[in-house]
Amino acid sequence: MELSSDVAVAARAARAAAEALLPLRATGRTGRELGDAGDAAGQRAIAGVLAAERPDDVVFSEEAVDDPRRLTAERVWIVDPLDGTREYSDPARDDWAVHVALWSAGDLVAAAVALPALGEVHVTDPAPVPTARPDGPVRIAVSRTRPPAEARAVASALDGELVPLGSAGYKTLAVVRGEVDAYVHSGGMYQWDSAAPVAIAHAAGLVTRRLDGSPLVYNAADPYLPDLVVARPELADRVLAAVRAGR
Ligand SMILES: Nc1ncnc2c1ncn2[C@@H]1O[C@H](COP(=O)(O)O)[C@@H](OP(=O)(O)O)[C@H]1O
Ligand SMILES: [Mg+2]
Repeated sequence: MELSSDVAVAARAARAAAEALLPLRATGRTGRELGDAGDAAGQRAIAGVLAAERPDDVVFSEEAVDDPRRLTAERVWIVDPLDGTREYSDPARDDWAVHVALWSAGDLVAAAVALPALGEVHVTDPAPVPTARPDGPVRIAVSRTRPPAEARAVASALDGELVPLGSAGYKTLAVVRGEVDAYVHSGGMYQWDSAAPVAIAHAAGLVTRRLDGSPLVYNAADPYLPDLVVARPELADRVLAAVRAGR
């Protein structure tokens, strides 16, 4: 029997969660009840695939207790089974995602992000190819509920516009997919919110950084990783300079 690659495992786990999440939305549940059911179903689906296919690896998930073995492990899966729970809970919205990333020896080495409402699964290999930027103002994705002051500074410096969207994964993939040109977040977030989408954006040739320009570090002891920038490479210097100037 041929062994599957890590990226194929990531994609299967993300797809399993998507397949659990989509029908749940048609069961009549709404709001908080639907969000909670989605978090649990996504977690079950991903944990099942990883336990079957990578039983020796540690899993670090938003929806599971933090396992201290991850700090000495060689391989750690960083998972958010449902990113954008708020948007998932509104059946009219498409901006939610499933994140599965593999960290190994200091780096993110494979990842998949499902955008189930769009029927898409993106992976690090083969990496997506970003489309050309259309004419018009620079579009900067921000949280619908917590748009940061730094993003307003970037929009004003680049004569751009803010595009409110849910889910860190959806917003990061929106840069990859050409729906927006950059994503700016600050004020709070956790490693699982950005790991898989950042791995894909990086593989696609986009710039991914902390707001101070330093690298995003994963599997650090503290799950908190509160800010990030994802930008098309030709815009990244101007975006980071505008963040600095606005602080
Ligand atoms: N200030 C903050 N503190 C903690 N988590 C935050 C946050 N701002 C955003 N997030 C998390 O980041 C994800 C994307 O948020 P947003 O849609 O507002 O951009 C959401 O993940 P979950 O849906 O997995 O909880 C949300 O909870
Ligand atoms: Mg999340």
